Amino acid sequence: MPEFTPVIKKNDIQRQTVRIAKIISDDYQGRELVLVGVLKGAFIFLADLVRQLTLEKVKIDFLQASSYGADTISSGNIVLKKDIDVDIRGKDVLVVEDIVDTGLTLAYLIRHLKRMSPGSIKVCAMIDKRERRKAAVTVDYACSTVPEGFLVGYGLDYAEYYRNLPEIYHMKL
Ligand SMILES: O=P(O)(O)OC[C@H]1O[C@H](OP(=O)(O)OP(=O)(O)O)[C@H](O)[C@@H]1O
Ligand code: HPA
Ligand SMILES: [Mg+2]
Repeated sequence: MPEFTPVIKKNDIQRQTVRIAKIISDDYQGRELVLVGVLKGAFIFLADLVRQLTLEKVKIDFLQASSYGADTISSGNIVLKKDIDVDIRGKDVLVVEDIVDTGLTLAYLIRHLKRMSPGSIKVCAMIDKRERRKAAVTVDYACSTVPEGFLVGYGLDYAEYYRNLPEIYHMKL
């Protein structure tokens, strides 16, 4: 059985989400923002984040990218399984991730979205984990920085399990 050690508790997730939502709301006040959630992992974080934003005009769309499968190490092969439908040409876009780890997924997605000529593109992540970073990516809004370890819960999976855990745990196989 894997071992689970709590890393970010429910209260801290909530506090950090409220904090980052305030900053985003200030930065985009009076503007229209398109949130692009990265499925599957970001579904819980995006749902919590979007309800804390105090912006009048927000659109939400999703794309799906996958590279981990049933492993704790990135395959390095990013597969785009679903693209966005909303037209982002000239729009302010905020990519919402559960975690940025090697950065390979984000680098791929930024390249992909830039081809659609957005007005601006920034990134918000629940967790910025730099230990295994391979691609130079900027996380403009990070709720938490975690130094190391494979994490599960609050949308993060191992082999599709544990996304439903309400807190974030370090998992040791
Ligand atoms: O920075 P990276 O090393 O690229 O890792 C980050 C990405 O990996 C996870 O997705 P995954 O491929 O596991 O798909 P999932 O969201 O469906 O679990 C996570 O949700 C991020 O999108
Ligand atoms: O630490 C992690 N946990 C779950 N999924 C992930 N995808 C990249 N890093 C992680
Ligand atoms: Mg995964």
